[in-house]
Parts: sequence; C-alpha cells; structure tokens
Amino acid sequence: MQSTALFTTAALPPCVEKQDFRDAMARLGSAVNIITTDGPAGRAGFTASAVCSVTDTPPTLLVCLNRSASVYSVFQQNQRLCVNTLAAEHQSLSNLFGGKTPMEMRFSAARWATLATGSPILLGALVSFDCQITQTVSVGTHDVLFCQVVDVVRNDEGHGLAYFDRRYHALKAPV
Ligand SMILES: NC(=O)C1=CN([C@@H]2O[C@H](COP(=O)(O)OP(=O)(O)OC[C@H]3O[C@@H](n4cnc5c(N)ncnc54)[C@H](O)[C@@H]3O)[C@@H](O)[C@H]2O)C=CC1
Ligand SMILES: Cc1cc2nc3c(=O)[nH]c(=O)nc-3n(C[C@H](O)[C@H](O)[C@H](O)COP(=O)(O)O)c2cc1C
Repeated sequence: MQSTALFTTAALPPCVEKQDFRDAMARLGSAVNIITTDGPAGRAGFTASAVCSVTDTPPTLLVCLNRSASVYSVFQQNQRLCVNTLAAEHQSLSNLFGGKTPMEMRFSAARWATLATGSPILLGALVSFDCQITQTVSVGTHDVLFCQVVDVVRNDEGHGLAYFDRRYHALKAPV
C-alpha cells in the first residue's frame, strides 16, 4: 500500500501576502497602549496595539515590538516596561508616540509618575501595568516581550479608546 504525506516540515503551506494580512488585521479591533521604559539605557516610549494577556499565573502579558523601531535597544537593555492603556482623549498622544517624534517631545505632552520598576506611568491612563520583561521570543520582524506584571494602577472613570479600520474610536457605553 502506498501512503502520501500531505505536508512535510520542509513544505509549509503558502502564506498570504503582507498587504492582505495588514488589510485583514485592520478588521481586528484592539485597545491602544503607550509602552514606556526607563532605566540604565534611558527613557523611551512607543504606541502599541499588539498587546494581550497570556496567563494569570503568574500574571503575564505580551507586547510585540518591531526590532527596527528607534526605541528597540532601549527596551532590550532596560528589561522593564509599563503598558499604559489609553483613554478616549489620548488620540493625539497615541500619534505622538506612534513614531518619528523626538522622545522628549513625546513625554512632554503628558504627565507621568513611577512605580516599582521606574517605568513612566501615564496619569489618566485607563490602566497601567508595571512589568518586568521575563522572556523574549523573536518572530519575523518583531520581538515578542513576555512581561510579568508587578503592579497595576486602575482608573475606572475614563472612556475607552479602540483602534479599528486604521482609525481611533471612542468607546462610550450607551446611557
Ligand atoms: N504590530 C505592529 O507592529 C503594528 C504597527 N503599526 C504601525 O502603525 C502604522 C499605521 O498602521 P495602520 O494605520 O493600522 O495601517 P497598516 O495598514 O500599516 O496596518 C494595518 C494593521 O496591520 C497590522 N500591522 C501593521 N504593520 C504591522 C507590522 N509591521 N507587523 C505586524 N502587524 C502589523 C496591525 O494590526 C495594523 O493595525 C504603520 O506604520 C504600522 O506598521 C500599527 C499597528 C500594529
Ligand atoms: C495605532 C498604532 C499602533 C501601533 N502598534 C505597534 C505595535 O503593536 N508594535 C510595534 O512595534 N509598533 C507599533 N506601532 C508603531 C510604533 O508606535 C512606532 O514604530 C514606534 O513609535 C517607533 O517609531 P520610531 O522608530 O519612529 O521611534 C503602532 C503605531 C500606531 C500609530
């Protein structure tokens, strides 16, 4: 009897084009976050939608960071960060941290505090997760940073901000 292997490890199924992937991902709405760090390599921050919960034991989230970003080596050296989830009024702050703007100009547009790791906590964020980076996995152009959450600050008052279809949307519960 003859057997036919459908796939071998050497012949993975073909994948979609990059632009088709981006167009598809634009349909997947997400929260918007400013990821900050401070430490031996200095202070830096960038906007990220690629953030999600991994496990609650131990409390762990992940952040995907493009290795070509200007902030990359600062995060890599500091090994700590804060995920600041943005509220409805933070659209222009998100654009400032979304690239090209000098670092001091990004931080001077808002007020900040610090917790255990020393990473900047955005005052007025919906929630801030103060984290230690525990593991890094490189996939394609990005590093996936696995982060253990050491402290949390919550603000239950603000309205949420979503990024969907390449635009910001304020999230307001119907009254
Ligand atoms: N994960 C990432 O690195 C993301 C990067 N961005 C960057 O922000 C800018 C504006 O993005 P959009 O207005 O959403 O239009 P876009 O057409 O560049 O991206 C559409 C969607 O594709 C995904 N995406 C974009 N670039 C990606 C990348 N390099 N790696 C993995 N996924 C990616 C994201 O989900 C994004 O919302 C672009 O420069 C984009 O590269 C935006 C969202 C996520
Ligand atoms: C809405 C939005 C979401 C983004 N999400 C991510 C992300 O998840 N990961 C990432 O590496 N870059 C993301 N970016 C791009 C970074 O914010 C940008 O590359 C970063 O600020 C570095 O830019 P620079 O190299 O000019 O400093 C996003 C940008 C925007 C506007």
